[in-house]
Amino acid sequence: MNRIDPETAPATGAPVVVFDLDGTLLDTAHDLIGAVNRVMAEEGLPPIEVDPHRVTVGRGGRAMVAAALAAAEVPHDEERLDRLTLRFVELYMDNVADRTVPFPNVEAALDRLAAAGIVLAVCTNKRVGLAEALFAAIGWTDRFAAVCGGDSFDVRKPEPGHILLTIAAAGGDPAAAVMVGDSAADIDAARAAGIPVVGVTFGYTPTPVRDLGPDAVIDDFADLWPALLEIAPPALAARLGATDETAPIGA
Ligand SMILES: O=C(O)COP(=O)(O)O
Ligand SMILES: [Mg+2]
Repeated sequence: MNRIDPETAPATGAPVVVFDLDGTLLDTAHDLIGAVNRVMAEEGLPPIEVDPHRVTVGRGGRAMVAAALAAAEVPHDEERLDRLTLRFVELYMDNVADRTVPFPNVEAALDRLAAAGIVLAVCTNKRVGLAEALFAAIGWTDRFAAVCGGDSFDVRKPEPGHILLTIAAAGGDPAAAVMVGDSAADIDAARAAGIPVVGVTFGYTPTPVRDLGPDAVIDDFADLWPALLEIAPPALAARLGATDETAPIGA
């Protein structure tokens, strides 16, 4: 599934939509915070609630473990945080898809874009092994031309190279690309890469996504198609416009 070497990726230069994972495609918060809470239980510490910690999810496992320790008013050094983050990853891997579901209308939107001949890719700061295990568990293994994680390259969001290398790995054309994401890392990376970006309002960000400066905002994946038509570079817009441009994407 994962073609992360831009040297060997097919240079098709295809129109491509790149998706963030946590908080954009999949509602992963319950399983992530569940794993944090299993770490807390092992340490004899109290659990955290999904709310208000849901907003921390976009900052990764280490930040979530740190937030849980802070909530328990436990002082922690880097060594303890490293150890507990590793344990978190092990426990998350064991229950990676217990309560994780796609956000509404995601699968219909992906199907419709794929049917229009648009290359789909995932650029996540999640470890790529976790992303692949999660996709296998929910039957998404063949959905994407490339799935690139926070450890796939030497760069990760908000560095623009993470998105650009993901596009290369998928055989996409960065001049015919749009990013879709939920947090500052996604929007900052896309802007730095010169790629238009759609922000979703249902993800994991302490700052409302509208305030992060995306080119378009959607509340539901049913609205992705018209948002893409508005902001996509010409080669991608042409591919979208060549198919039915009036129906909502989830229809
Ligand atoms: O795991 C993280 O750090 C966040 O993951 P995301 O980039 O898919 O939102
Ligand atoms: Mg995210």
